[in-house]
Amino acid sequence: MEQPAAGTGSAATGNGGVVIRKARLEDIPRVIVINRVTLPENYPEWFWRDHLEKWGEAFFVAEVDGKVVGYVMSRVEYGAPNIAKGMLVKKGHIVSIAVLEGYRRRGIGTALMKAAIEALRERYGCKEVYLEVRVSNEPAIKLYEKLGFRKVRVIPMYYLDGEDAYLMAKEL
Ligand SMILES: CC(=O)SCCNC(=O)CCNC(=O)[C@H](O)C(C)(C)COP(=O)(O)OP(=O)(O)OC[C@H]1O[C@@H](n2cnc3c(N)ncnc32)[C@H](O)[C@@H]1OP(=O)(O)O
Ligand SMILES: [Zn+2]
Repeated sequence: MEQPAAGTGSAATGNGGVVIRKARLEDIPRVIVINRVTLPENYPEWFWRDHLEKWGEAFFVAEVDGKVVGYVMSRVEYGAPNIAKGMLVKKGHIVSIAVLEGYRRRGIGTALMKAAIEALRERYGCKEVYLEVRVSNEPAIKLYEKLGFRKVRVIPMYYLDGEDAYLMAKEL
C-alpha cells in the first residue's frame, strides 16, 4: 500500500481522514463490539488477544475522527498452498474483517485488506493469502475480487447455520 502504516507501524491518513494503524491491546474490546454487531462469527476475547500477540503486524484497525470503525485480523499458517502447486508454504489467513455500517463504501475495507496483505507478505513472508466467505456475502466477495482474490472452491456447510463458504485466495 502507499501508506506507511504497514511498513512502519505508524499511523497514516488515507482517504477522507481515515487512519489505518496497527491494532493495540486496548483496541480489543472495541474490535469485539464491531465484530458482534457486524458478523455472526464471534470469538472469545482470548482468541483476539492471541492473534494480536502472535500476528500483530497483520492486525489493523481503521479510525475515523479518533474512533475505531473497522478492523482486519489475520494469522499465518504453514501448509499446502490453495493456488500454486508445491509442498508447504506460509499462508496468510484473513480471519475476520468488518467495517461499521455507517462507514462502508468509502474504501476502508479495501485499505484494511491492503494493509493486512502487505504485512503478510513483507513481515511474515507469506506466499499466498486466503480466507473463507459466505457464498451470499456479495459485498465482501466483490471487495476480495477487486483485490485479486479468486474463488478456489466451495466449502460445504462451513458455517454453523449450514451456509457454504467460498475459499478465496490470492498469490503474493
Ligand atoms: C474473511 C471474512 O471476514 S468474511 C466477512 C466479511 N465481513 C463482513 O461481511 C462484515 C460486514 N461487511 C462489512 O463490514 C463491509 O461491507 C466490508 C468489510 C465487506 C467492506 O467494507 P467497505 O469499507 O464498505 O469496503 P470498500 O468501501 O473498500 O469497498 C470496496 C469495493 O467492494 C465492493 N463492495 C463493497 N460493499 C458493497 C456492496 N454493499 N455491494 C456491492 N459491492 C460492494 C465494491 O466493489 C467496492 O468498491 P466501490 O465502492 O468503489 O464500488
Ligand atoms: Zn478462516
